[in-house]
Amino acid sequence: MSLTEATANMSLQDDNTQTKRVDYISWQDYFMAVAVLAAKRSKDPKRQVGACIVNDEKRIVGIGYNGMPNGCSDDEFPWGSKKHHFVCHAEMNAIVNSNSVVKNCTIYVSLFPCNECAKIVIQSGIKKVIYLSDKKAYKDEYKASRKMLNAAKVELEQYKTNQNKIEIDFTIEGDMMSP
Ligand SMILES: O=c1ccn([C@H]2C[C@H](O)[C@@H](COP(=O)(O)O)O2)c(=O)[nH]1
Repeated sequence: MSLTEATANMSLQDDNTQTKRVDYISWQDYFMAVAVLAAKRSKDPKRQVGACIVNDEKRIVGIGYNGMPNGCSDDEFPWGSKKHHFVCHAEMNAIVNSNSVVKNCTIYVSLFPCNECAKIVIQSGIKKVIYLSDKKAYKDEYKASRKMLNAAKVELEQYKTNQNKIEIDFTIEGDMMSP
């Protein structure tokens, strides 16, 4: 090895004083957090729902939240009991906004999908639903939804985590000091 090569190799050697971070978030926490963050874009005063579709390479291929259809102003269309005639659900938005194939993907949702969303999930070929809240499970449409998803062999998993909160801080630690 020439002196130049040896010097170049030395400059790439680690000093071994730094090891990798261990408090990074898991993939599941990350994807559910993206769904929950998307929900924060919703204008629905009563319920904000978010969805994040992930392929088997752990790439996000679609994100959505509940909102009025394109061209239907969310200042003009109703947000009371009549919203159900108009609003697009998070799952549907995530699927139709996706930038890649959703077949065989997993969808992370902040609320268990309703019957209408279950139909779209099944027909799109999504193979797994990871859901945060199941608070509407007692309602008929959610019973129907579960029945269809089970019949279509879409895997269902309730999201569990050991960290109930992920904080997003826009001030990056040490940003002002370190190079
Ligand atoms: O699977 C679902 C179910 C519901 N949503 C959205 C649609 C509406 O904006 C609200 C439902 O409001 P309620 O007043 O609780 O009926 O949630 C959804 O995006 N996906």
